Amino acid sequence: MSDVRLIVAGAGGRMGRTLIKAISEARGAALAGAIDAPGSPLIGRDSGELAGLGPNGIPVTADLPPLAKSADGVIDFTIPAASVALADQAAAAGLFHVIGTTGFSAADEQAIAAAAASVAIVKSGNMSLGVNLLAALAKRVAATLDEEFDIEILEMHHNKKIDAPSGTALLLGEAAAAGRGIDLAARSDRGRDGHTGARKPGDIGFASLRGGTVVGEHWAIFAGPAERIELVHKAEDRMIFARGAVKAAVWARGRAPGLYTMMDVLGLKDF
Ligand SMILES: NC(=O)C1=CN([C@@H]2O[C@H](COP(=O)(O)OP(=O)(O)OC[C@H]3O[C@@H](n4cnc5c(N)ncnc54)[C@H](OP(=O)(O)O)[C@@H]3O)[C@@H](O)[C@H]2O)C=CC1
Ligand SMILES: O=C(O)C1=N[C@H](C(=O)O)C[C@H](O)C1
Repeated sequence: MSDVRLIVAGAGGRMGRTLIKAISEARGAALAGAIDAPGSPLIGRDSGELAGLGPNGIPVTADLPPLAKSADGVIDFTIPAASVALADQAAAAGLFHVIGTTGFSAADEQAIAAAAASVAIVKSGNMSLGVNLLAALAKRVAATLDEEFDIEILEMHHNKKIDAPSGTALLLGEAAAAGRGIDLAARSDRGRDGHTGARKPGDIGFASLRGGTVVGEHWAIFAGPAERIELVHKAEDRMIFARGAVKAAVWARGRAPGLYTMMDVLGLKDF
């Protein structure tokens, strides 16, 4: 089969540069375009050079539509407003869309779900195998333990991260809520500060730490009477997310329209 042809959105960012490298190393995938924010000083730069690979002849541009004819899909690690706009443009052009961006509002989520009516979209707050396996485990543990065990999700990231809680923390919270059979939106406790009162039984708590160059660390903690279970994932290199995203792109080619997650890609849905 021919290589799946990919446009990287957010090409100048931490993940974008890692993705260009991951695509260059992947079998079955090829870079078809690189885009970044309109007005970025990186527009016109060679994307291979930005990724530290040497020139690849693919310049960073600002618009998706002119690249669409020579591509099969888009891998997008940008910001929520850009991902929502790209979802519309990718759907109009018939391109599948792999979305790694985090920090979406409810309205953004609806707009992306609407775009998934006409193309395949794979969206996940974390594209790594390890975190998705951790989420499957968190769901099982939550299903096994009752409300005597308080569930807390803790995350730590680098000091440039702009959203909290992280997409992964929310993904783990959703998994635990699904295991316990509760609605996360109604039962999450975020941003404790001041005289909070005692913890409400059954809530799922979130806490975020920021500092240094931490790639991404997550804990799902089940704290019960006189014992505690902690499920932990520590990312050491952004390449784990990039390789997962490329795997999602290969999986998405030719897939029916719909909104999918990495659990679908990795076959962990019924774990
Ligand atoms: N799902 C997962 O596995 C992972 C998800 N992430 C998420 O991915 C996102 C990006 O992270 P990271 O790479 O660290 O962030 P960066 O800030 O390093 O990169 C984001 C890039 O997107 C660019 N951008 C902004 N607006 C547009 C636009 N309209 N069109 C195209 N590009 C645009 C930015 O350009 P400029 O700087 O010029 O504004 C920047 O180059 C975050 O939401 C993060 O949480 C990160 C790692 C793993
Ligand atoms: O912004 C990041 O860096 C990361 N974002 C994702 C998230 O919000 O969970 C995934 C990873 O932890 C790194």
